[in-house]
Amino acid sequence: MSIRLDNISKTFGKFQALSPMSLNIDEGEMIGLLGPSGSGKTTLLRIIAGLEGADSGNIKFGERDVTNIHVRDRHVGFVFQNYALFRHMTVADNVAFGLEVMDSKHRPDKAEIQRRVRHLLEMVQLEHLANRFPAQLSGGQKQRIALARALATKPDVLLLDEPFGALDAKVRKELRRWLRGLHDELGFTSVFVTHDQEEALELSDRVVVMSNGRIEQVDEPAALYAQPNSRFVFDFLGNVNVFEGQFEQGRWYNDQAWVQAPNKEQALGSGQLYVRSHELALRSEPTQQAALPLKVIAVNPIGAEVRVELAPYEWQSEQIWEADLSHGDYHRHPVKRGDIVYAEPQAGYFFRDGVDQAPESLQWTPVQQGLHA
Ligand SMILES: Nc1ncnc2c1ncn2[C@@H]1O[C@H](COP(=O)(O)OP(=O)(O)OP(=O)(O)O)[C@@H](O)[C@H]1O
Repeated sequence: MSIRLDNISKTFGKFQALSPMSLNIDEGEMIGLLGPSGSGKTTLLRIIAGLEGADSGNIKFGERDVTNIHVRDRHVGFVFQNYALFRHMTVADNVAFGLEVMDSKHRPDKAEIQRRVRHLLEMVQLEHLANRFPAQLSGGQKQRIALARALATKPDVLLLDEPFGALDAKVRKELRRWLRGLHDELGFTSVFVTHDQEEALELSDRVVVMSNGRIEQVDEPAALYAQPNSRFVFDFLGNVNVFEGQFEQGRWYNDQAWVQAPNKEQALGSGQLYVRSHELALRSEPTQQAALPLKVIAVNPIGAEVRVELAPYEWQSEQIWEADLSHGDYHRHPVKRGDIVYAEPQAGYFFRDGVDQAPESLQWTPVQQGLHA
């Protein structure tokens, strides 16, 4: 079922929780609403569900205008962070609940309910726990049951509010994969809320980044990561270094440090250069394109890349810098704590002073030069 939000807004008293926004979600898509606390994610989800009314705009599910349709009749399934299972009911009864309370016209008969519950429990791989009570389950198991319960009525749309927020990192990862598999297999449309960048990028077909009740950017994960279009999205996704410089004669200066602008034709000025941690090479000497001295303060080799943490040396930056090196590069030219190295941006994004959106994309011609730190 596709979802179309047109000009939706919401205030609580005088507080504008959502500024007018529009969003189209395709049938079968999985959408992640990503943003910091208070950005309006849950409010938007609740409006889609019909748990909250919007002040303006309208909502369509497929061709059906559901703006004024009660939550009960929207045919959505929900999963919340805190499981919300009924404590006094067994797992099987919890899963059956949505079917049992259907009006008699639509309610399947007892045998059919039992069959469906069995099937759902098989699907979430917990059929052996059918007679347990929620208190006898782990967090991950509870959340699978909550999902089975939400899917029991075969909703067209599944809405999930921080579904894995209360689980530890490993279980979270497993459940994420499993949810994605289920989504693809059953073909419903899903919208989930998270404030975890990794979760949003890993799970979603498209990510909706929100801040202060506004949509900042909507994109596929790879495009979002490669081309954040605002300072907010850069900062929120992380893994970015910011060089603040005064522009003079084709270079940005910051005390002793400088970076050469890649293209003389580009009309640039003073501002901030954003360089992602994997788009930064480390050299033993300044090059023609940059002199950014940094002192190595930590080296973390765990993971797909080696992460090097760096403190600006004889120039000012508000943050610690990070460079991600391939293990191959690192082993060819190892660095250790206390070394002074020179960072060389390979690609970057430039925000002029006072400009928050649509940065200029910069690309430096690769210079053949190894690191001899
Ligand atoms: N019923 C309400 N009455 C008054 N203010 C509310 C109400 N619900 C939400 N808000 C406010 O609206 C803003 C958005 O809240 P919302 O829960 O949508 O944010 P969120 O992005 O989901 O945050 P979190 O990640 O912390 O859950 C917040 O500032 C919140 O305090």
